[in-house]
Amino acid sequence: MLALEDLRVELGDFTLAADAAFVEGRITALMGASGSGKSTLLAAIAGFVAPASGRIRVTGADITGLPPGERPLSILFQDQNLFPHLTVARNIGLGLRPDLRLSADQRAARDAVLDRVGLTGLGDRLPRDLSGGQQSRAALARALLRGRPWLLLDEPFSALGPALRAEMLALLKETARGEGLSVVMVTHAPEDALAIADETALVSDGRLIAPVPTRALFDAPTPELRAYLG
Ligand SMILES: Nc1ncnc2c1ncn2[C@@H]1O[C@H](COP(=O)(O)OP(=O)(O)OP(=O)(O)O)[C@@H](O)[C@H]1O
Repeated sequence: MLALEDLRVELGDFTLAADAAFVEGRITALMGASGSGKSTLLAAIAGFVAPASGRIRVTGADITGLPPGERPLSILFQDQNLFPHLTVARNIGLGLRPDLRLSADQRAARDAVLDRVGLTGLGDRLPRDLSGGQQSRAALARALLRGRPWLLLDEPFSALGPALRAEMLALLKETARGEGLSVVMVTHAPEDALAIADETALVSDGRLIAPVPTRALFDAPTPELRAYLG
């Protein structure tokens, strides 16, 4: 369980309240209008924004004061954060060791993760020599190699065309299931939530509404979902 207990996050004039939990082993979509606070919530969970009050717990452990690197999670952003001057293999290796001094076992783990995301043999390329979809795979690989149990994604594939996006969502789902990852994914697209998310949570009117099963939510939209869908 990733539990947000009476959490309040304040950024300038903006305030977000969250008192809800994400369940382990599930894929949860996080939806809401532009500016509703989805990215702010992920940033608070990841430790980039300190909450004004409240606690964040993962499997009971209070992580509210932990630095980002010590939290049991990885976060993936839309712009993929690949370093342009480093090869794909090195970019991915950064997930294990910032100084890139990988042991033989770590190099083997890195190569295995490259295989798993379909980038076999492309480790020596620079990010600019990969397609957009391959860059997304490389960024996902780096997050996976860190081996953290929670994966937060902030509109990770929104720059991709529909076919590639569907492919990446399928890869994400397969990987999350295969490795027992717990996923929270910000998306604007109802079809993305319906394609892979067990549950969907909405951010509306300055608060997080607890996740509910995605299919049931879209079959009988709540007023907040209706307002979002327009
Ligand atoms: N550094 C900041 N200082 C002050 N206000 C901020 C800051 N960053 C974001 N905000 C405000 O916080 C609110 C929530 O922003 P946030 O980026 O979390 O929304 P979002 O739901 O992720 O939006 P989008 O879907 O457009 O990405 C917005 O009103 C935004 O203007």
